[in-house]
Amino acid sequence: MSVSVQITQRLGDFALDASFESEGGVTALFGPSGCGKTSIINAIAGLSRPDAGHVRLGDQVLFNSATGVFVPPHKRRIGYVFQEPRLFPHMSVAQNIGYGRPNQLYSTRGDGGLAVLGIEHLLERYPRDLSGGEAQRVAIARALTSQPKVLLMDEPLAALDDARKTEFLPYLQALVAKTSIPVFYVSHAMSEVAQLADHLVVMRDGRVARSGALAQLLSDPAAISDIGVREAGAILNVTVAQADASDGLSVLATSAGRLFLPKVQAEDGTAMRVRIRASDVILSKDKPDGLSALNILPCKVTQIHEGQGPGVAVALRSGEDALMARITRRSARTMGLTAGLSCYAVIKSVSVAPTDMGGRGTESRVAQMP
Ligand SMILES: Nc1ncnc2c1ncn2[C@@H]1O[C@H](COP(=O)(O)OP(=O)(O)OP(=O)(O)O)[C@@H](O)[C@H]1O
Repeated sequence: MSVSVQITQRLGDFALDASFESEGGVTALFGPSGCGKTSIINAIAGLSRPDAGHVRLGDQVLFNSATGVFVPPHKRRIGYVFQEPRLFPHMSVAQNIGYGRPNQLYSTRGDGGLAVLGIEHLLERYPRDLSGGEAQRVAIARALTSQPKVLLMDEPLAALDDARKTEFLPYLQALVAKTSIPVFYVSHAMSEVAQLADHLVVMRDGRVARSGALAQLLSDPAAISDIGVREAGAILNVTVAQADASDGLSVLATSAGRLFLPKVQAEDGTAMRVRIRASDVILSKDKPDGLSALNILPCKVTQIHEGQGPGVAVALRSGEDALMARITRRSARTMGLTAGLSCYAVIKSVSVAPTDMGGRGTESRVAQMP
């Protein structure tokens, strides 16, 4: 279901002037604290009324200042998941999920919602006996029981520690793979966004700095300044060739060769995404020999983007995927890098964090092993 948002709104001293379209799926709103992500979510939910513009979900107009349409929040069929689970402490999980809608619990159970979220065994417990991750999964189930037309998630992992986040993400991935309703996912963590999103909206100072298909935007060197030099990096589609290579690594097949990366919790044959940060890629014109790095992928330079500082972003094609390297302007000059040049990308195994591996890969592609 396509989504179209175009809103201007003054909130105290803050001016929101945001416009983007998305084809549905998971749309991530990404940007630093205070850039206006929650304000957009609130406008979609109808919790605030923009000064001008429109919000459209498919052919349903939720807000249009020109025609005076403003559908009140309770008629929008929105599922909202906040940073904190906000469960009722005096009610069991089952009661929390079915709260106000006794029949809906069974529909969530019926379509596998509870199983996907891994909470079937928690139904009799009370919120005080749940971990932060479990409570948040219950909160998602509760949001789904109203059979919403859109799911809004405002930093749902923010209150969890890193270990719980890693544990939680596969549930979220399974859920978004299963649901056909559009999901808006607010985050300032690119690792989460890279695993979950189909479409990325990068916000800055109340405006949309970039909007586009996630993989395309993350491999666009011109977008680095908006995404942040530390966060920038392309997504490789990989297939797990050997999840447990017995030395603590997994062997992952890409269309250009094998990668040895920290062990993934997945079955052999699983398609997934791996985010390779641009600053973790070293380039070599010749195939390196006698190097400690295990991962060497043949590439072709597609574009070199010079920014303001001493670094340049080099866009690369690696088999069917895009990669990006951030190197110094000096190195690029010394190497004589130009578009079309063949080279090798070197990626240290330990530089890829477990949180950068996962998410829905492209299932149809057959990875070739060299
Ligand atoms: N009702 C309001 N009145 C005045 N200012 C507001 C109001 N709502 C939001 N703001 C301001 O608008 C700006 C954007 O807030 P918003 O919560 O949308 O940012 P955000 O990107 O979601 O931030 P965070 O990641 O910290 O949650 C902030 O400066 C905030 O103080």
